Amino acid sequence: MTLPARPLRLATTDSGFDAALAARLHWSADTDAGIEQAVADILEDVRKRGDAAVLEYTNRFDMQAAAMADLQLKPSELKAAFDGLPPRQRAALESAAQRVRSYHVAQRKASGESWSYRDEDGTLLGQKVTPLDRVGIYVPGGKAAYPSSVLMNAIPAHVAGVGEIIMVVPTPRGEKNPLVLAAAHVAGVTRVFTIGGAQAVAALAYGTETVPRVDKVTGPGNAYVAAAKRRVFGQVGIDMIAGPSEILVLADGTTPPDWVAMDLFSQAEHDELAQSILLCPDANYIEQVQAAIDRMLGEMPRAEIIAKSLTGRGALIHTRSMEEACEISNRIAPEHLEIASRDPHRWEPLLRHAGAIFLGAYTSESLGDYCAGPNHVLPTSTTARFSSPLGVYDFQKRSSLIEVSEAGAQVLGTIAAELAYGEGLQAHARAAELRLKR
Ligand SMILES: NC(=O)c1ccc[n+]([C@@H]2O[C@H](COP(=O)([O-])OP(=O)(O)OC[C@H]3O[C@@H](n4cnc5c(N)ncnc54)[C@H](O)[C@@H]3O)[C@@H](O)[C@H]2O)c1
Ligand SMILES: N[C@H](CO)Cc1c[nH]c[nH+]1
Ligand SMILES: [Zn+2]
Repeated sequence: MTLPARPLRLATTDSGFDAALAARLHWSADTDAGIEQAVADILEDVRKRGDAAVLEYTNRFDMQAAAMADLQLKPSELKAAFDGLPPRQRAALESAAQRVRSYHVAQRKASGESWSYRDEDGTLLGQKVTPLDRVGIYVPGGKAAYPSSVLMNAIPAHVAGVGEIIMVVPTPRGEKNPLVLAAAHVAGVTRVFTIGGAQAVAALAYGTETVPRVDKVTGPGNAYVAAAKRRVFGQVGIDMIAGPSEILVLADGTTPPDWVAMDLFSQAEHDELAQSILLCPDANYIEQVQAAIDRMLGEMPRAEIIAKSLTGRGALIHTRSMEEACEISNRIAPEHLEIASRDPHRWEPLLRHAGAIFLGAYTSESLGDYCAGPNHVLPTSTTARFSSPLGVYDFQKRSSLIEVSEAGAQVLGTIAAELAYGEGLQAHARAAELRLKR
């Protein structure tokens, strides 16, 4: 018997609206001291004992393996998985990969190239963009398999020109998902290890006898993975700490209610802690969406998860206007924001904070999860206020370039020496002055 799905009903005219909304949004991964301690212990153990510790934790949490060699996949195995896919699945995977690649190539052209200019005296100033040497991509695999996450992590790394892409993915009970292996083949992953959780993040961050140490770890995962990434940051780079999935639908009442209800389901089905919110100025439309939820829930194989997510964390919010709905959406800064409106471009300029914005009734968020092109690894838990989707730029770094001409040294030397004396740093001042013409 599936529980009913009853998202919290709020109206912005309610006296306690702000507090009720804040309470519904509250989510924090670092409140679980048990997970924090377990992860700290696992990291320390892998750092000290390397392969032996990784093997032990893999046997405890995921699958039986006798040696680390059993936890590495050969390139021929990845290719065989690709060749063995049913033709329609293979075609879908290739089309999705192609679209994700094109998008990220455009992204590199727009913001990922080196640049420089010269002052009138010939001094050159610029920025050199270089790819990371070696990255680790975490592909979640505990409760579900995510071939799309292989593409979303590996393709931007590949487009950035990363030398080696090391993928980790847990395979519970040793069951390998052929689509995940095939995606690694299509996306150009260098090596794959079937390990997961905090032990996989530790192996990538510290290196073991078998797993090479990487420069950065990217990709989503559960609370153990998130806690491990937070702790290894500094030793290696990380992309972000991604929390449970979120969708916010801003509806003016012109999109069929079934479409909106299913879009709310689409993120709720990821996780009991996922968050689905509807903002709408039309009370009657909100009733129609609730009716669609009640009608369609029973058809969903993951109805239990959806019901828990919608009842525990979801909300249907009646606003005074679409303008007010946009203002509240900015406060929430959701991972995914759908503008379910006949006139999406009227509202888009009012929206400042969101991981990804989906415009118009036909732009289902789920298309973005798989194949529209943009990345599906996005900031969650209001962090879209200050962070961006995973992209080519996460796999690159920048070095400043400075070449001062003889004429430039006369101008800059005088300025630098003056400021250096002001700071009491004589060697700095003298280094600048030695290059001045007497
Ligand atoms: N933001 C995104 O782009 C995106 C994409 C896909 C999935 N996700 C999210 O990623 C998450 C994936 O979680 P998952 O659990 O399915 O897979 P996962 O791979 O993140 O975690 C599985 C690992 O957790 C570890 N683990 C489990 N129980 C443990 C315990 N008691 N002690 C220590 N370690 C333990 C195990 O080592 C196991 O390998 C979900 O929340 C999903 O919604 C996000
Ligand atoms: N919606 C997830 C990110 O929040 C990504 C995903 C993968 N597969 C399906 N969905
Ligand atoms: Zn999704």
